[in-house]
Amino acid sequence: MKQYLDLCNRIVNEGVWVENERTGKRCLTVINADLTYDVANNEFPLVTTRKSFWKSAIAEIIGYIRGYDNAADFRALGTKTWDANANDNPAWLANPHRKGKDDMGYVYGACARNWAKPHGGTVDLLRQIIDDLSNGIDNRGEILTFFNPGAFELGCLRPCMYSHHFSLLGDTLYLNSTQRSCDVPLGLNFNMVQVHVLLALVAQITGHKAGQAYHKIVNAHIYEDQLALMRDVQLKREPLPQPKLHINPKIKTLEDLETWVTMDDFQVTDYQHHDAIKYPFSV
Ligand SMILES: Nc1nc(=O)c2c([nH]1)NC[C@@H]1CN(c3ccc(C(=O)N[C@@H](CCC(=O)O)C(=O)O)cc3)CN21
Ligand SMILES: O=c1ccn([C@H]2C[C@H](O)[C@@H](COP(=O)(O)O)O2)c(=O)[nH]1
Repeated sequence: MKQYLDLCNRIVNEGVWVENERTGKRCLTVINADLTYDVANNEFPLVTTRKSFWKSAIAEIIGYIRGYDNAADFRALGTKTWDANANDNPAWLANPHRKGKDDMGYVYGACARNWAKPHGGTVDLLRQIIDDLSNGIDNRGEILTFFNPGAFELGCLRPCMYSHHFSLLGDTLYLNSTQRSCDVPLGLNFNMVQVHVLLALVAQITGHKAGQAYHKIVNAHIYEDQLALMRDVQLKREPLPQPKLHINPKIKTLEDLETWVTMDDFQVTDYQHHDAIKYPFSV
């Protein structure tokens, strides 16, 4: 929590105003932040200075794992977070590749679970990584990437957390996640949870202990219409003790995650938080 608040304060105190053409809004911006999550000790990085909708965050990462490309599938899993990008962005609505209501296009897991090879055929990158790690193999390239420049025009948004690199040291699994662009009041609140959960889940289904997760953020920003709420409300509050995450131990395989897992298989205990804050969302 401290590292989140430190980053928010750093943006407020040292950020530089940058125009953003896609949203038409200015962002107070810093470059480079490195956050670490102690997954080994289950120090769940949930924001306490406002109510965080952690189930929604976990639903997003499960949707990426399943290769979803449709906001309706994300809604069925428990999150509405893709509704606006799928249905309200004028550039995407005018894009001839959009397949209709709720379509997100070729993004995130839809790419990673079905990478087109230049010489024909496809690769299920996540399946390969899970198989390697389950067999104790770390080939120094166990990288789940969603970044596919040749397909940007086929999707509603480029991936923000675009790379998750898994590493084995003995029987302990580590994760380095990289994020190119970060909406700190809204997105990061979810992304911290997602990095923690991704390492915890992949460790669980590949039979390893979870170690640390390292989260690198390149462009970290606060939109102009979010600044007053962050500076004058959220940053005035005192953080509360960190809660714990509990994942159903019956989840043992990638197929379990793909088929029967729901948000009821995740519990958070001892979550004390301040009141919710409704931050504006930029489409
Ligand atoms: N501008 C922007 N910021 C983002 O963080 C973001 C995008 N766009 N587009 C793609 C995804 C969608 N994400 C989202 C979208 C909405 C919320 C949101 O509205 N959160 C509210 C309520 C969540 C709920 O009720 O489930 C929050 O208070 O956290 C969070 C992340 C993260 N990403
Ligand atoms: O997981 C996510 C997904 C998106 N975001 C934020 C970061 C930016 O504010 C927007 C994406 O806009 P770009 O113009 O494509 O950079 O969404 C996030 O923080 N976390």
